[in-house]
Amino acid sequence: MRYAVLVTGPAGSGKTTFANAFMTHLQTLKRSANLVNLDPAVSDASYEYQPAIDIKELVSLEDVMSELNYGPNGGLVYCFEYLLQNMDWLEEELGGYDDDYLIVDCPGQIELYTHHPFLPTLVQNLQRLGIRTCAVYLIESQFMEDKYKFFSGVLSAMSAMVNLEVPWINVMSKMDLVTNNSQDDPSISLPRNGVRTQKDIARYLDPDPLLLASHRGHDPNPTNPKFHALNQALVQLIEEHPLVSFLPLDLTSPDSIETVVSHIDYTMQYGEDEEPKEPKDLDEGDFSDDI
Ligand SMILES: Nc1nc2c(ncn2[C@@H]2O[C@H](COP(=O)(O)OP(=O)(O)OP(=O)(O)O)[C@@H](O)[C@H]2O)c(=O)[nH]1
Repeated sequence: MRYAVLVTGPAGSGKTTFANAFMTHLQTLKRSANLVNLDPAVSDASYEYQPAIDIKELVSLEDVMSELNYGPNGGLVYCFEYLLQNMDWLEEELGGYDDDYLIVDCPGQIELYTHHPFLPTLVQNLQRLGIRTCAVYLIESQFMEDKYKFFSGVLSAMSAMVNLEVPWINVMSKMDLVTNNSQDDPSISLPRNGVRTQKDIARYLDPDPLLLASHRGHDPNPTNPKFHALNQALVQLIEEHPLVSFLPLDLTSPDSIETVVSHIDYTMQYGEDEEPKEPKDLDEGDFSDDI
């Protein structure tokens, strides 16, 4: 069985950094893993590990922009269309990696996850090749500093989940930036928006729609009743469809990485199809009937 983890999320959410840390963690456990780069714009210097498969060997954003005069977003869409037209290239590249965990670093353009058919088509192709696939969706802890930004992140995660239809894990990345200045709990706090205690953070990790149900007087645009009504509608949507919750990821803590990797393994049912290994150094005489 082969496994692919799509590392997805908005620009700058820490996908490449997480992919590197994930590789390191699996290698420490002596597990087999390979990095796949599907971001045609990423700089080679971003990776601590040489990608085993790299979309830039097929098509690079730099070439598309210079040769076809595309801008960065149009160029990225072109690169993905080109990839889908050349799935045989990816299939051939993937053929060389049996029994491996493939960590697939995806681009940060949010439209790729919410609007375009590219990732669903890619997933269908991976599944056709017998590769069990899941997605990890990162948003960064700074989103907790602004509840409106945070809920826009929740909605984009929800939209991407519905669009991709694969087993899914949402991760709140960069939890090391949740700084320590709390009166209530000296271990954890976010300074800028009143998120101070583990309990406050829990309301973001398991999104509490009541964070958004502000009183009219506290809305940034109190004169516009439509804004208030929109918030109420979002509260209702999230209450009725509680699809999104986040695992915290602090890359400075091995336990935190271990927890996220354990969830990925569980979601992928990693290793469940493995045949039990034959014991190597045992003679027949080591097993006796009278035990
Ligand atoms: N403090 C902290 N910074 C991080 C962490 N992860 C990533 N960063 C920083 O955040 C920035 C973006 O990280 P990337 O890993 O390149 O993010 P990305 O999602 O791959 O970015 P795009 O490919 O541009 O979408 C870099 O400056 C990283 O050093 C983290 O866990 N903690």
